[in-house]
Amino acid sequence: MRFDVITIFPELIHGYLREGVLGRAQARGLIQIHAWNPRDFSDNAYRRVDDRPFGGGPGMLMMAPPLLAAIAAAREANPGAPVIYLSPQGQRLQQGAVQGFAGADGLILLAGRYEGIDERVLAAVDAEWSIGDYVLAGGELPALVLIEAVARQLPGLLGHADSAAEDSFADNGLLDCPHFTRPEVVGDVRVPEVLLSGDHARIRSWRLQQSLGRTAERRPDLLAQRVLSAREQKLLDDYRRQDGE
Ligand SMILES: CN(C)c1cccc(CNc2ccc(C(N)=O)cn2)c1
Repeated sequence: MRFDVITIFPELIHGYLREGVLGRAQARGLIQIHAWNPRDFSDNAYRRVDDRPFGGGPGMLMMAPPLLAAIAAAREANPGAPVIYLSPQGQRLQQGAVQGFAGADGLILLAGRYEGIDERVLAAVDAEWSIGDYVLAGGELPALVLIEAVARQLPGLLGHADSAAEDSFADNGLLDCPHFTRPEVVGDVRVPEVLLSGDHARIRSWRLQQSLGRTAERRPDLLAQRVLSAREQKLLDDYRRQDGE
């Protein structure tokens, strides 16, 4: 899957995606990352990409011509890819949309800086998305969040998760269960005995019960969106009874 990012700070994008599982995914050709710098498309000697807002107001805006030229170049290199503008005014990014994006051949992400961009650029944008209700100095971190969330969904990227897909509750609307690794005792806290039992059916039930209980306690809104099977309801009732004791 090819990701093109339009940004005046290409190194912010390449630097982050060079590390870890995403760096390896690039090396394996599972994802391709290309950054386009609007400064390279600026028609003046100072490679200017920002200017003062008409009508006054604080700060600077990104000018339309360099952005439109960069978007056109990205579209040519990544044909068919939707152009997504990351902004606080966008629709809220959730896992459902992430999974939708994972089905695309590519994505073109527009990372704004300053106080935003000239409105006329939006004629060349397919969708506007926000990673949350807060304002950052630029759209590069939101673009990286989107790339990482989508890339994790690509088959073969997280080798282990493919096999354990049915266990990864994070992708099916529940919060994750607690996790433990060596040493078996930390301070005076031991690993729950069930996890040392080797009884994989019992371990799977315990993990599902923990996810259900945690989701009920911390994110009842998530639980409300999910129909529970009779088995899941019983696990949750037992969890609540244990807590009640
Ligand atoms: C109106 N304004 C300040 C602005 C407008 C557009 C882009 C930017 C760049 N900063 C961003 C981008 C996205 C997000 C997000 N929540 O996804 C947060 N900050 C700022």
